[in-house]
Amino acid sequence: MAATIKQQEQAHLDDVVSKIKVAQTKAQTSIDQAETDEKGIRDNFQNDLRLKTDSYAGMMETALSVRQQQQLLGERQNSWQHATNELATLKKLEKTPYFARIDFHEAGEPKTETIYIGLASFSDEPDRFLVYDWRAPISSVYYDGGLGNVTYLTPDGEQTVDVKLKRQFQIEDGSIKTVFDTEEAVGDQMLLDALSEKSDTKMKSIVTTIQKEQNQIIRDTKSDLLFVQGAAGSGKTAAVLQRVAYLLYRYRGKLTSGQVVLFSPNQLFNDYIDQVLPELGEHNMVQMTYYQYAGRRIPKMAVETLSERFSEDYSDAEKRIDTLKGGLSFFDAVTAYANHLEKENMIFRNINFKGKPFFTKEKIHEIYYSFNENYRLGNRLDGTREQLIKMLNRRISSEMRTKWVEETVQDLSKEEMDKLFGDQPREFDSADKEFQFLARKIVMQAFQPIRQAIVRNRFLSINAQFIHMLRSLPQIIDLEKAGISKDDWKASVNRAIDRIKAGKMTLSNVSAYLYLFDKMTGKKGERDIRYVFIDEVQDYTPFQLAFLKFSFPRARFTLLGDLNQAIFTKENSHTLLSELSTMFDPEKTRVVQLTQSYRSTQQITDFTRHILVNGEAVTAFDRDGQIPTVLVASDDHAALAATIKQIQQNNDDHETTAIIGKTLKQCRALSSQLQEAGVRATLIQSENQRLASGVIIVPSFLAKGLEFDAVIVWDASDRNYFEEDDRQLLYTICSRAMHRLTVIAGGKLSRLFETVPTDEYELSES
Ligand SMILES: Nc1ncnc2c1ncn2[C@@H]1O[C@H](COP(=O)(O)OP(=O)(O)OP(=O)(O)O)[C@@H](O)[C@H]1O
Repeated sequence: MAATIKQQEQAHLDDVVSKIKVAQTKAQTSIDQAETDEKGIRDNFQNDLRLKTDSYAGMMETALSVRQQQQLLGERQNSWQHATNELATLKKLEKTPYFARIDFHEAGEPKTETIYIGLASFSDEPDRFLVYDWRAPISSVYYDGGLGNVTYLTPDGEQTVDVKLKRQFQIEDGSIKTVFDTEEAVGDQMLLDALSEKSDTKMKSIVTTIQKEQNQIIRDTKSDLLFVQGAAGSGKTAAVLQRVAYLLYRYRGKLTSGQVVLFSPNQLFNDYIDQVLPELGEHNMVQMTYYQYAGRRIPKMAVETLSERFSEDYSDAEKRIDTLKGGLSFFDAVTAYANHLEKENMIFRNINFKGKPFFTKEKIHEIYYSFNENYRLGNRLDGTREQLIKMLNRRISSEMRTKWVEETVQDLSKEEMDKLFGDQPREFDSADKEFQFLARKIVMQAFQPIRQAIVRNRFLSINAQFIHMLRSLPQIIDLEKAGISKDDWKASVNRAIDRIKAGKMTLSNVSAYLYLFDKMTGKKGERDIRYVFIDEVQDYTPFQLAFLKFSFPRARFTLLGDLNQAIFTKENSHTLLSELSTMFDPEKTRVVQLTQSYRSTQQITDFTRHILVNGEAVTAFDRDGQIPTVLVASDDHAALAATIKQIQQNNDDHETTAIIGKTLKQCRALSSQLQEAGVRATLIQSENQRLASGVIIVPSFLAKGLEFDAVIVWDASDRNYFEEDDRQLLYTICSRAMHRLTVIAGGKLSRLFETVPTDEYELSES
């Protein structure tokens, strides 16, 4: 029986593939046609075109014919582009046209309908769809439920259908490998197959096995804030990339990939995920790290890097100040400070000309505060600029009479004079008129830098203003409540000043700096961006999030995180959710929790979950593997030997290994030790590096969001991990493993593992 189903389906598949091939030929013909047409237009044009520039009518004629040619070329270009995209999609479809079939009955319809679902839609005739895009409304039925009544959302509202059959296929190169019917949402077998695959240096799409809860995230179009809290490996990142593809499809023609921004934890991660959208036939969205976003806006300052931030040793007072600066109350304080600049304390700089003040800061101050109190910061600045430009223009005549101008005119060489005259007819009533003309030109040129200084707000001083703000903040914010003494605050302001003088800025200051600057200049953010995604949101401070919300005022936000993996913000992460809830309309906020972990085997998930004290709401996907191994070596030397042995074992078993160390320094040391021992391993030192295949050594803060077949936790000794603060970090490290986890310690094992039941790992000592 099964064989006949397979044969029937293969016959259907063959039929679809042959139609896809016909469509390919058609698309190819359109491409060829467009290319021939384009060549024709160009040739024709070259023969026809005589540049007629001797009369106005002739020039018009030439211009018109150039326009016409451009229009024709543009049209051909469009149809070429269209056909090329189509062909690319068809080529993909030819190999695997679809992965699922559903049969359903819609109330009131005479017949049961059958549809096939694939990466893109395909129709051989208008409205006759042989394959439905996985993002089409009806396809949702496949992901959302089993057999029986299933509801899905169409642009016109909810629809219910009675699902009679759900069939899944594994198709390779046009041939059906397996076919099975399922009563569940997405059959476990298919998912298990997908999850048992080897890790790769590039993430893959999960389109064939999207889970029901993930589908909710992917297809949400109502929320302004969609917050996804999900355990390690629960598919947050995977789901969100599918969501981008979904949104681009749902709003095609209105939304482009350039209007979607993804903030990711590091550049390495960007590299890891950059194939997913192209695989789904979409362009990549804009991807950046917060650090890049901030750094790009202040190119003259060196913003503290991720690795600097991570290795920085903060005193308790500094930690408290950092916490304060990350909070929403600090954001409010900066807002209040900026608003008070409407009344007083805006700091100005002279605009100089030939070494002397041209507009003094006092004058600018006077203008700035001359507008009535209804003027906001932005209008005030606009008004000031306008006024200054007017004054500059008025100064032209008087400047023309100065000695330096007179001398410059007299000393003009012939070439210089020609340049000043340009195309201008040189007919002047008198020598004086000619002088006036030249003098005006010279003054205008000389004033150009002043004009630029005005237009570019050079008379503001963001650095001085920022320092003034830091100094004034104790009057706005209750330092004592935050456990910060006046002296500690002063010391931190002085450190900030020293850093600014050296052209540097810490991450905790940079957001406030940028926000203040935007407020001062009346900037309202990038209105063109419609969707902002923030991955690993637990590593952001509420201040940063509030600033991003301010910076993308028209965007909807999707935040993904695992409050248990906070490696920078640590204890604050649990208040993040409540702080967030004050930033968005609760009516338009949706929190989704993902608790099923897909990345790791059951054994690894159980082990890692117990590292956390309060445990994480996570259930392992039922995938069997070895239990994790904990190797406690007598000393560092023995630990190295154990590591080498484990690497060899993993290599023999074809498991790609990542050795994850706590800090970059430790990773460097290990890398040279391995090198001396003749073991090949690539050290990943910076986020700008590529992930290599084979064994890699990577510091913890760069391993965020990534996954590997096998993970070796390097130096899990009690010397290295003993603070409660490190618990989440250790959890993050261990949860990177898919199939095999080895923890190696030289000397005593970290006390943080004491929470893991001993039957969840195999202990061996050497
Ligand atoms: N529905 C699914 N079908 C197949 N594979 C899935 C599915 N969901 C998740 N996965 C796989 O599980 C692994 C973990 O997913 P992902 O990296 O998105 O998790 P995450 O929640 O972002 O994890 P973390 O917070 O630990 O970085 C990936 O290999 C992903 O491809």
